[in-house]
Amino acid sequence: MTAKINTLDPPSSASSDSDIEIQTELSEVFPDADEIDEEKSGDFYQTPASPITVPYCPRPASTGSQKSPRSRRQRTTSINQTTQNKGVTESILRTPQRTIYTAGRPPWYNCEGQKVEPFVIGICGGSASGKTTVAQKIIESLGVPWVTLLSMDSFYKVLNEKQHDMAGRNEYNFDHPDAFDFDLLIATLQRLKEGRKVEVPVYNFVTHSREARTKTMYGANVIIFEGILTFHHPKVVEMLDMKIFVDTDADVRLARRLKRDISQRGRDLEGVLKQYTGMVQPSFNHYIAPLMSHADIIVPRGGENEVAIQLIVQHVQTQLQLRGLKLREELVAAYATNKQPRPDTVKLLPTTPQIRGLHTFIRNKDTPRDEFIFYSKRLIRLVIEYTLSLMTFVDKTVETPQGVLYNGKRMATNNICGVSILRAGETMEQAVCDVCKDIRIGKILIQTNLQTGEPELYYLRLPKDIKDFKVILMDATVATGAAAIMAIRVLLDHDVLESNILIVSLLMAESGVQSIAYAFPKVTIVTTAIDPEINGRFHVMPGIGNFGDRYFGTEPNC
Ligand SMILES: Nc1ncnc2c1ncn2[C@@H]1O[C@H](COP(=O)(O)OP(=O)(O)O)[C@@H](O)[C@H]1O
Ligand SMILES: Nc1ccn([C@@H]2O[C@H](COP(=O)(O)O)[C@@H](O)[C@H]2O)c(=O)n1
Repeated sequence: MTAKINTLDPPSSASSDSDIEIQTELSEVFPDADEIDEEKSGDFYQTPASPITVPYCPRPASTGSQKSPRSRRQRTTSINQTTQNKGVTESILRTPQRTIYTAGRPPWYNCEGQKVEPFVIGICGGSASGKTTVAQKIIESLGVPWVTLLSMDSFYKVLNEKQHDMAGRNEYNFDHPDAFDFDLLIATLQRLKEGRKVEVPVYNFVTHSREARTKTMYGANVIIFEGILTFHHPKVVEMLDMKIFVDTDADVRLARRLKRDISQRGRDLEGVLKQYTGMVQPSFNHYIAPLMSHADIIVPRGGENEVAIQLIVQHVQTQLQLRGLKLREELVAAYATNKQPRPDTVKLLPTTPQIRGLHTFIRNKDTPRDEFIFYSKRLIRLVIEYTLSLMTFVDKTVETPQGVLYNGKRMATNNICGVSILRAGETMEQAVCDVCKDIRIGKILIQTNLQTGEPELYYLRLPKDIKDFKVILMDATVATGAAAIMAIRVLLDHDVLESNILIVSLLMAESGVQSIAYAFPKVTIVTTAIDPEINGRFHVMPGIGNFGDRYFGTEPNC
């Protein structure tokens, strides 16, 4: 079961070299999106605790033809993974080229924007003892929305010619610690633990080499790291919250290995036996078996051991519950108890009669949709221009057609990109494209889980090398700041500098402003108005209503 990372066409208004990341319910957002390229995909596991339906809200008619997500779903060829978990059915819809998820990623940080570390499970044991099988069973039973499985196999060193020849003769010792690139392994695990994106090498057992492509993986609520020498390096052991050793009889391991290596790893009987007796078994005795002493839990018989797996799952679930978050409520409560002066990072457009006039149109519940769109667009244009005015400018002298010099200014950097928080933030994209020539646009879809009330990340596509950019992050309105904080967290996890992020909105609630500013003091917050309150349903008061619904002409709670 894999989740896919893939490439889509960029929006027509933006330049083309964007890349793609997490894909969930793509068809809900981009009914006409390209198919996902499996080759460019990364693997992670996702086992939502409950099925979550993303409400579909159509785009305005002017955005071109739309296929309904239903019809898109009907065109999927199979539902090829169903995880029964306490009566909950997970559906991952998969075509030959795409995987679509029906659940999003819950927050992985606290209300201060700081990341909550994932629970890291290490699984160690002899070759073919059933480590991967145990990992998969844990994932299936866990029922948490975001689990990453990392294998030590990905970190086999690249062989030189002589070593490669030895491997071909089954004489290279792949079971010795020296066979692994521990530096890369530790750095990768550390980044994952920090919730950051990593590129993991893809290992080919047939050719004994790393493939050219890598797998993109993400931080998660739970990370499972499995391999024959998982507990060998003290730095790795330190990173593990739970250590499992899979203890399967040597004859069973040999039998499984023979079958697997011949059918899947391009080996013959003689070669497997030579490698096994010469290196695999001696290394097991010398290096792997002693690692059992590090284990918190020893699982005899591997994946067959349902009792052990359920005990592990219960423990992990308890640990995750202890770290459980009620982010939106916490944000509101933190604001209520700790109101602070508005920080300098907040850039409010001067409240001119013109701005108030535009607000009067869009706040009026009786304004018809076409006028709402018209006046919103004007306000959007103003806030985007104002945002650009906050960039650094340097002197630039040009010669006019009259042959006279003009001492002007130009923006210090062209490295600016836009990222919209879907759905409402998408309404601001055009203005950014109109004022920044060839700007690249990314998209982040965050939806509120109606059961938990928490924001969840469903989809994101970010421009390549976003870490080198100033990012104009767009959302039409900000209430509690929960979605904005999640989007900022995503950008930070992609190594964007906090000081390079500008969150831009038409309207914000004071509490949202403070929550963002408190969590991320270096982020610039730009808006045309700040309203004093949010109501019990987290709506800005007096507010605009649901901006997306009014702009796109969709019913409330569609
Ligand atoms: N309980 C089991 N019964 C039969 N075959 C199994 C069992 N557990 C694992 N296998 C098979 O043995 C091989 C190795 O299992 P795997 O879980 O990949 O082990 P490891 O990750 O420790 O190398 C695989 O081909 C797998 O399908
Ligand atoms: N080129 C390689 C690399 C590794 N091996 C063997 O794989 C085993 C580890 O993988 P498991 O899935 O069994 O944990 C290890 O015992 C190596 O001998 C290989 O044969 N060729």
